[in-house]
Amino acid sequence: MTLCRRGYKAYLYLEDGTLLEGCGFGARAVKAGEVVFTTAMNGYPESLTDPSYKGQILVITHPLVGNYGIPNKEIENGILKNFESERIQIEGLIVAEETEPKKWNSSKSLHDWLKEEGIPGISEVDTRMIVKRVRSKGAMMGVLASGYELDEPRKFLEKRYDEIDFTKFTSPKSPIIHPNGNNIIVVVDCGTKHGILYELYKRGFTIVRVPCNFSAENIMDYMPKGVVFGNGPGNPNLIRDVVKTFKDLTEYRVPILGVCLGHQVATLALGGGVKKMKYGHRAINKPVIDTTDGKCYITTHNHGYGVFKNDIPPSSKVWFYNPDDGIIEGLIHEKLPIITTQFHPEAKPGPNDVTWVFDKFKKMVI
Ligand SMILES: NC(=O)CC[C@H](N)C(=O)O
Repeated sequence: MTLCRRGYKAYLYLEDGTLLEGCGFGARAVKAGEVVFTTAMNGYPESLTDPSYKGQILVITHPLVGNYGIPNKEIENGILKNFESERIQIEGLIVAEETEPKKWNSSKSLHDWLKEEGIPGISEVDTRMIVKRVRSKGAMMGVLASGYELDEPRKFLEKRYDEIDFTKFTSPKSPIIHPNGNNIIVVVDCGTKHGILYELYKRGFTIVRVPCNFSAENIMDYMPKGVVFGNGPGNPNLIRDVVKTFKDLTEYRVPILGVCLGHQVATLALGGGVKKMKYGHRAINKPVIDTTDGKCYITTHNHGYGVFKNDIPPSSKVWFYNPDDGIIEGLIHEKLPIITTQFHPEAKPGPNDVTWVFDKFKKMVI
């Protein structure tokens, strides 16, 4: 291999025994996680800070990553406008080539950002080969060692991704309020992206973010006009208390919007099922069909679990589905004011074609 530009090597081990050597960047560190890939061509500052990636090592399939650097933090009413949370959430980053920024408003390079936040990166590896392996064998655990040799990688793989409740790392410990008028929306925050908060804030709501394990009674104490169950990391089947909260809230008939993990929690609470997909949907150009008018939208996805055709909860209609694999991408309850999307209507990154989902929710609420 040629000399590494940052002066150190990196190694990637996959649980099927694959061992790759590449160049290190970011922090010198060893991290384990589930290896997943996104085909998004841009939006790495948003993706890397998306709390739904907690516990995962991310492969970006776009060949050059870092060209436009990392922006300065912009904050409005406590909501981040160009990052999805306060820190990098991925465990490690895999790219074909990391580059120095060439943009007027970049504050730092991808390399410096990862280094500051203790996250290892590997470059100069064949990302296409890694993705083909994950696509054919299914999601795999992996170990990324940057600046270190990897002698006994298997000792880092004791716990499987699917068995860990990552929401305890991404959910706030106590409520956080973003004041903005009299109409309150409670967001059950298992690691909600700031893009979702911003879409609610823009529509004139005061947002109360509550810890993931808040009870329905405590949520209703805020007298919310509506409740949002946002995105979050890990296996939805492990967070039974959040599912119970959703179920209890249906007794109050309060309008509910579920997004991504929120869609999965709704499915479980309403009597349906959620299973692990072979390698998930992570992209900013996934098609979904709206069953109410037959329109196809191009949407942002980041999920490894999914609602399959046989697991649709009773009393719920399919609102959206993915025409590629039939995964259920949204539900509308037949009697209660509940709507859900598996995709991200706030995009971040991605196309803004479906932000109208928040307008629909606003109409249900006020
Ligand atoms: N973005 C999300 O909310 C992801 C939900 C869940 N952790 C999954 O991987 O399917």
